Amino acid sequence: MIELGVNIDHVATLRQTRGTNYPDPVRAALLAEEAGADAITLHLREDRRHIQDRDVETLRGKLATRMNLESAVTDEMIAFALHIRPHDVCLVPEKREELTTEGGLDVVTGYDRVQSAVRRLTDAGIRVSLFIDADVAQIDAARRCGAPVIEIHTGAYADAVGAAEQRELKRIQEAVAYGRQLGLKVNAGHGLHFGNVQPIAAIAGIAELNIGHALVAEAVFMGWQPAILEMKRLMIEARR
Ligand SMILES: CC(=O)[C@@H](O)[C@H](O)COP(=O)(O)O
Ligand SMILES: NCC(=O)COP(=O)(O)O
Repeated sequence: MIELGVNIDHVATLRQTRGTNYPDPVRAALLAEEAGADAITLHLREDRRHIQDRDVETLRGKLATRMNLESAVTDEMIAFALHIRPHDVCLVPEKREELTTEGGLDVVTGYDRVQSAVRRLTDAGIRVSLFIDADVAQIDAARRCGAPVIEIHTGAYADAVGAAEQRELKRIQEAVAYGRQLGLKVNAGHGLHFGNVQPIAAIAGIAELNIGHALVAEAVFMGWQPAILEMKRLMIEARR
C-alpha cells in the first residue's frame, strides 16, 4: 500500500507571514495523522523561513506515526537531527535564495560529505533518505554511500506540460525501477497535487509520496483533513 507523508512546512509559512503563533504546524501534524497520514515530514531550513526548531522539538515524541525530518547536509543540521533522533532523516539540498528545493542532492559531487552524514545518522539509529533527481549516477552513489532510502525529486515532472511531462514521468518510472533493483526503498515528492499525483502514485515501486504545498493550498478551500483524505483516496485509486 502506498504511503503518504504529509509535509507541514507551509502551515508554518502561513504562521511566519505574520509572526503569530497560529496556524500551529504541530496541531496540523496531529490532525493529519488522524486523517490518515502515514508520516509527518518537516523541513527545518537553515534560514528558518517556515518550520522552527521549537516545532520539531514539540512534535518529537507526539507523533503516532513517524517523523521524517528534512535536513541540509551541514554540521548544524546534522547535529540537530542527532539531537532530535527522528525515525527518518531525508537529506536535501538547500540554497538560501531558492524559492523551494530546486533540484536533488548532488551525492556524486558531495560524496564524502553525504557519506559521513549518512554514517553518523545511521549509527544513531536513524533511517536516512537522500532526496535526489531521477538519475542513475545519483542512485548508484546513494546506494554506495549506504542510504537505505531515496526520494525521487518530482519537481521537474510537476513543472512540465505535454510531451515534456511524459518524458519526466518516464524518467521517474525508470529511476524507481532502478532504485528497487538496487534494493532501495524508493519514495517520491515535490510539487505533487490532486491533478498530477496519480501517474506517480501508479508507479508500483514507490513506497511513499511526500506532499505538502498542495495539501495546504487545497485546505484553504476544502479543509485540512478532507484534503489529506482526498489525496490518499487518489493515491490508492491510482494503484488499483
Ligand atoms: C525537499 C522538498 O521538496 C520539500 O520537502 C522541501 O520542504 C521544499 O522546501 P520548502 O518546503 O521550503 O518549499
Ligand atoms: N520532499 C517533498 C515534500 O516533502 C513535499 O514537497 P511539496 O509537496 O511541498 O512540494
